[in-house]
Amino acid sequence: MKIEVRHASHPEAVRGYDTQTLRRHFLIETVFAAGEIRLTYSHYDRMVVGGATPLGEALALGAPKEIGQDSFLAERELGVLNVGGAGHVVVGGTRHALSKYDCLYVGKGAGDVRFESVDAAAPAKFYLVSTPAHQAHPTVLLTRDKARHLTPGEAATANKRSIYQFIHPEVCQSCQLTMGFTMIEEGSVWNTMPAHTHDRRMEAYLYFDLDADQRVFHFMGEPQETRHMLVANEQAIISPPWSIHSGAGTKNYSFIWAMGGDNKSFTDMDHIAIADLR
Ligand SMILES: O=C(O)C(=O)C[C@H](O)C(=O)CO
Ligand SMILES: [Zn+2]
Repeated sequence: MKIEVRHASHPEAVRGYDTQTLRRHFLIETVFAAGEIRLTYSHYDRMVVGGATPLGEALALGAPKEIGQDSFLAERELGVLNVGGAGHVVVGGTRHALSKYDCLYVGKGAGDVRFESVDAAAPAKFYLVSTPAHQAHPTVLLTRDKARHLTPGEAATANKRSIYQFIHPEVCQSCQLTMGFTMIEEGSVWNTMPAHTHDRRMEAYLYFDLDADQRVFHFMGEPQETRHMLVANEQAIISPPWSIHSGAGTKNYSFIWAMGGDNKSFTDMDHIAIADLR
């Protein structure tokens, strides 16, 4: 298991970052490595983002020094969303079957976590997001049909999409973690435009279901100092609380969003009029 620490950047410093520096701080190029667990520990809200890609053998979620505890879930909660083949997540000895697009909420203190693929030739790809937690909530399997489903956007503005909310106060209890995914319809390319910030919560995105030769232009930065990063399939971005987070694909795609911070209110956003972006 590998873990990489990313420190927080001040918005004034980010104004001067070149392309490589932006990518080094905010892009996670390899989330899923065959037969491995890879984690990134962000100092924004101490969110841990990563991927578990089990092949023939189960992968155990360890507790590296960065976590500061004897077990990963001692003072943390975890969201797992499968973007690959069928698999199982074993939590404290209980097996949960996750197909593609299914989500598992794992509460603080739930025990050891292990990841397994049903077929090593079509491995599960478990996307992981974890935030600090100080209360134990039950572990819940959330299949796609259990999600709260919204359909915002219009074809005329190329942002017709489905939002599936899994770890959300109306669906499942959590301490601070919220998580779900958004699927852009064919012919649409934009997510989260008009853009917003929420200085109360940081956010991470995993872009997926994007053709290998296509890219998403991910927009970030202060609303009047925007920057972009070119993002490929199954790459993730860390969005600081003060930053917009919006993307336009060269084709349609999906992405998993996850947030941690002072509230779990999905609609608590400070919108920026398109004409005010710079
Ligand atoms: O398509 C969207 O719009 C989103 O999915 C919005 C993100 O989830 C978000 O930024 C929530 O704060
Ligand atoms: Zn947001």
